[in-house]
Amino acid sequence: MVGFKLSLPASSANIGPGFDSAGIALNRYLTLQVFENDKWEFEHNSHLLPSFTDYKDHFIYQIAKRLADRHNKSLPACRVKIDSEIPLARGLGSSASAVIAGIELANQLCCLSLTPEDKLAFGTEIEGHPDNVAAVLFGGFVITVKTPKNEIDYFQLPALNLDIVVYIPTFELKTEDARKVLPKSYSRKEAATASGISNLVMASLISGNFELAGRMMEQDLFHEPYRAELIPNYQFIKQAAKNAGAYGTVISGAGPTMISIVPKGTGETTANHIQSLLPDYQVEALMVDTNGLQIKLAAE
Ligand SMILES: Nc1ncnc2c1ncn2[C@@H]1O[C@H](COP(=O)(O)OP(=O)(O)OP(=O)(O)O)[C@@H](O)[C@H]1O
Ligand SMILES: N[C@@H](CCO)C(=O)O
Repeated sequence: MVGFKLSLPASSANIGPGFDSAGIALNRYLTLQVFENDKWEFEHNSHLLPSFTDYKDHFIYQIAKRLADRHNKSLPACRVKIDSEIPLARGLGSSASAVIAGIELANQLCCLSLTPEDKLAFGTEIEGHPDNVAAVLFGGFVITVKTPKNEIDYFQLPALNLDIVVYIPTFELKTEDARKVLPKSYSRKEAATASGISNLVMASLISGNFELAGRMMEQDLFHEPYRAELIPNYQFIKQAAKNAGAYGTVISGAGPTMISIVPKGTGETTANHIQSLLPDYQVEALMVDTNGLQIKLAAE
């Protein structure tokens, strides 16, 4: 039977002060193989996926249904085989990949002809912020914002000559909980300094000044000072990564994973070294995914 396959990368949001705005796609994937069927069936082929009882409770189905309803279409029944390399609630964008999977499922099954911008807008509506969903859709390092006029703009940075290391702990931290510790507002002085730091991070990344980018990344004022206490080994990981030659280390998304940018070619060595210091963590050198959402034909 011929169907289609969706591949969606993991992502790391914020990169320090790019709070709710910057996201980078990473080479771990959520994949769905979708085939016509006489009833809805989901098959999970990874221990990283959440359990569910009825298809109507499945998060990805719910997103697809919501989008189909909005377009007054009915979703034809399918059998969906899902695999995942993205751990849940760790700050690696599992929910954004699932949201975009649901959106693309409805797009394909109901022939909605959505543009990338349509998918970004609906994904942002569900997630509440566009950073992870933009990275999942477009790949690479994407800066995006929903303006006061309710328009969503985005810019994809040129390829970065960097390696990435992630430090994934065994426990989960829900984004919802990690947002509760943040202030409701910032003073003008704080906001001006925080956005100045963010501007410097983005400009220095684009121009390849990674020492400056790393130094500024670590001085975020929007979320890191409030979330640090939720993340065991926060200072230890930063210092160990710095000692190993990392440019900068920050919380990945809402945490609890942390992420370093390191000189090209040093990712594996840094990861192996810090893995030996933190045996309970999964420390991995990852690559930037430059493709984003991929849709291909699938057969079984
Ligand atoms: N593949 C999936 N299938 C179904 N539900 C999922 C899937 N991936 C994520 N979810 C849902 O999203 C929740 C995790 O979302 P949450 O925003 O807390 O963390 P995250 O997206 O992994 O991290 P962050 O947003 O900080 O990068 C899971 O507990 C689950 O309810
Ligand atoms: N920008 C979001 C990413 C997690 O979804 C946050 O930091 O809360």
